[in-house]
Amino acid sequence: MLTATELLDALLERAHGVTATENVPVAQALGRVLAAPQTSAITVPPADNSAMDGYAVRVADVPAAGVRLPVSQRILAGAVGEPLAAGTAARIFTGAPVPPGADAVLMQEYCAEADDGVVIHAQPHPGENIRRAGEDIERGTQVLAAGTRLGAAEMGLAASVGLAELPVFRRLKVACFFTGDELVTPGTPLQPGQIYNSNRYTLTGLVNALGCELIDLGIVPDTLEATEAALEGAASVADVVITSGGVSVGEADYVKAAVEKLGRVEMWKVAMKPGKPLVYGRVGDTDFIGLPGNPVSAFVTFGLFVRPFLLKRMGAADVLYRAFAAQADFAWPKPGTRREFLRARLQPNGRLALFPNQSSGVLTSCAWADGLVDVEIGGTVRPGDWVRFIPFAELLA
Ligand SMILES: Nc1nc2c(c(=O)[nH]1)N[C@H]1C(S)=C(S)[C@@H](COP(=O)(O)OP(=O)(O)OC[C@H]3O[C@@H](n4cnc5c(N)ncnc54)[C@H](O)[C@@H]3O)O[C@H]1N2
Ligand code: MOO
Ligand SMILES: [Mg+2]
Repeated sequence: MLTATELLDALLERAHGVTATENVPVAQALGRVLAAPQTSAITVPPADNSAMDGYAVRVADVPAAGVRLPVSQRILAGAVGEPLAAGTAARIFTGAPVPPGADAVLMQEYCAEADDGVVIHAQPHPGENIRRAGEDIERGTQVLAAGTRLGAAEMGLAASVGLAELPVFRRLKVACFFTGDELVTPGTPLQPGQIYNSNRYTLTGLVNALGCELIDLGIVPDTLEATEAALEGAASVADVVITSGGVSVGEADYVKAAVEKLGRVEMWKVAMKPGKPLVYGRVGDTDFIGLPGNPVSAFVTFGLFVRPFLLKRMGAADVLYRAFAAQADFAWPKPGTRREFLRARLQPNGRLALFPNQSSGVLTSCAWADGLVDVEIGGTVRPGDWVRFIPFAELLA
């Protein structure tokens, strides 16, 4: 059996990023991966500007509080002022360019209007309330690296330097199907022996959240023929095929056999709980990842392995999740023979509580939890211990 670390390393070694690119308008770039570095052709902000509504002055003209200065001009955002005449103040507003000659802006709260002028009730410091040209971005600097996943902040940043379009990698095509004779789609009442196909919703939700192009092939019955046919169809249209169920040792577990018939299985089984029977293989040029059917196992292994794998295939540079140290408010006394990923929630006291039922079948634990506590093989936890905590925010998008 592979360790979880060995499996992740082996998956990332096999994940080759897509190379085809396209240009998209910045407003449509959410979730895409940038294909080339972006450099700013401008300085941001383009000019020294006021951080406050108030009065621009020359510091030398206000040697002490209480000085009265005539107001020589009024500058709104969007306008350009004249050089500031010595011995005068300029009325100025937030975002308006600071006029040449002025070296401080006083908030209007520290000033009082007085016939044709202003009385300054505080002594200004050089540079006060002036946002310098280029303090955010200097012309010619790189603002976004190739491989960046474009979120709201990155889209705003691209727009702030005037970019209208961005080169991005083509979307990765991910086909999913869900094996199990017992599965039915919500909307149909359950017959004896049946359960709802919840993995479809967790896994397609996760694939969509990563910005992949989803091909949802639905439920596949537990026969070798049906599994093979579904796999062949999926592999012919997708870059990556992801399935749930049928990867363990049961008599109705046909997924590995189907992969062996159409391609090859390269890895099977990882020493972790949940998620032991995960399988990786290839069918032609298509990657195949078979996740265990247990709903928690499918959810957790997607976050820990499939997400980094897909991100790397999407061309993303930063694909690994981060773990943080957090203090346990629980005991986990029994050493395990597999590395365990426990569903836990951060409490108002800053410590982690465990969901009481850690069964691989209890999906409620995932909805309740904020993340996973990573307990090494043979490890135990006492209340107050510092543990490795992987927030779901690091795993699920
Ligand atoms: N003798 C052994 N039995 C099992 C072992 C083992 O090592 N030896 N491993 C166990 C572990 S660990 C896991 S995890 C499961 C994985 O099983 P499979 O991947 O083969 O999945 P299935 O048998 O098809 O289903 C398992 C479980 O999950 C339910 N399921 C399946 N698909 C869905 C779905 N789309 N939505 C909701 N629930 C689903 C299914 O009904 C089963 O209850 O094997 C253990 N067995
Ligand atoms: O590896 Mo399984 O997910 O423990 O039930
Ligand atoms: Mg099974």
